[in-house]
Amino acid sequence: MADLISSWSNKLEAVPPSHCIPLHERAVDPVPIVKDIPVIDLEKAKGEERLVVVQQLLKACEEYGFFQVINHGVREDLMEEAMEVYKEFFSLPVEEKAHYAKEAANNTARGAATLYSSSAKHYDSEEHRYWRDVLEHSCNLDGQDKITWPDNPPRYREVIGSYSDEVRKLSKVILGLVSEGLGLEAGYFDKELGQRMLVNHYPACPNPSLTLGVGGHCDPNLITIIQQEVYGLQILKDDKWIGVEPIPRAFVVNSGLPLTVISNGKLASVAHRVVTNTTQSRTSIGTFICPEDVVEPAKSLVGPNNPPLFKSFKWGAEFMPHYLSKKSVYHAALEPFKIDA
Ligand SMILES: O=C(O)CCC(=O)C(=O)O
Ligand SMILES: [Fe+2]
Repeated sequence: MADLISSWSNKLEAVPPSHCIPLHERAVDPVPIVKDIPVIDLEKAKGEERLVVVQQLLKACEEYGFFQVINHGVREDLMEEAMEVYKEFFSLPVEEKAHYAKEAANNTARGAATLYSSSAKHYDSEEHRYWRDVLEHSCNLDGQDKITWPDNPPRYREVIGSYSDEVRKLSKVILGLVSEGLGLEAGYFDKELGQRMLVNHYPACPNPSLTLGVGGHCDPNLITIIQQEVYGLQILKDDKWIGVEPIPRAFVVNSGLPLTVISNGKLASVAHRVVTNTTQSRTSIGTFICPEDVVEPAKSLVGPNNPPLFKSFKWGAEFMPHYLSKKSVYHAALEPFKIDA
C-alpha cells in the first residue's frame, strides 16, 4: 500500500528523516509574498479592452510565467464545492484511499485515477520525499476515464465532472488570448487537448524548514490552472523566490515548457515550488492542459529572420521521459530539443 503522508502526518511531532530534504534544497531565506504577479480580469477581454488584456497576459507569461485570473467564468459555488470534495477525499480513512494508491503516474494525457505520496519518483533522487499526497487523473472529453475517478465522496464524479468542464472552457479562453497575443494562426489551440486533474494535498508539517511540499520544477504541459486558498506556492523570479498571494475566487495560471517551444522562446516557463506550514494543511486543485502529441515552434513564428530555436518532438514519447528524469533541473527537459543558433 502506498505510504500516504495524509494518513500519518498528524500523529507526528518531528519530521521523519525520509522527508527531510537536502540542505541545498531547503527554503531557508525569507520569501516575500508579492502583489506584483499580474492579476487579469477576464471579463474585460469580452469588451473594448480585449487588446489590453491580451497584452497584459502575454507580458505576464514573458516576465513571470505566472498570472492570476479573476472574473473567469467558473462558478464560485462550484469552486468551493470542488475544494470541499478534495478536502473530504484526503481525509478519508487510509483503507478507502488505498483503492487509488499506485505508483506515481506519468503525467501524460491519459490515465486512470492514481493516488501517490510525495512524489520522489518524479525527481532524479530517490533519497528524499516531499510533503504531499497527490491525486491525479485525466478528464478527457470522451468521458471514458470517469469510471476510474474516486466515487467517495459520493458526489466526486458529479462535482469534478462539472468543474473540469468549466475549467476546460476557461483554458480555451486563456489559450485563445495567448494565441492572439503571439499572432498564431486562428484556431491554433482549438483542438482536443488533454486535460488532467492533479490535486496536491500538503498536510501541516511540524518543521517546515526541513521539508518542501514540492521541490522546484517547471510544468510539462501547456498551461496549468490552479485553485488555492492557503499560501504556499513560490516562483523563481530573477533568481529569487517570491510568494504567490492567494486571492479568493481567483485561479493561478502558469505557462509550461511546451508553451516556451510553441512560442519559439518568447513565453517563459518558470520554476516554482511549494512550502509547508505548521498550522494548516493546503490543498491545491491543479488542472493540467496537455499539448497535442507533436510540439514544435508555431509555423507563423518562424521564418528566415526567426529561425526555430527548437526541433519538433513527440510530447508523450520523447519529451516526458526526459522531463520525468530531470525534473529538478528546471529547463533541462528542453535541452535535447534545442537547435543551436
Ligand atoms: O500546489 C501548488 O500550488 C502547485 C503544485 C504544482 O506546482 C504542480 O503540481 O505542478
Ligand atoms: Fe507545477
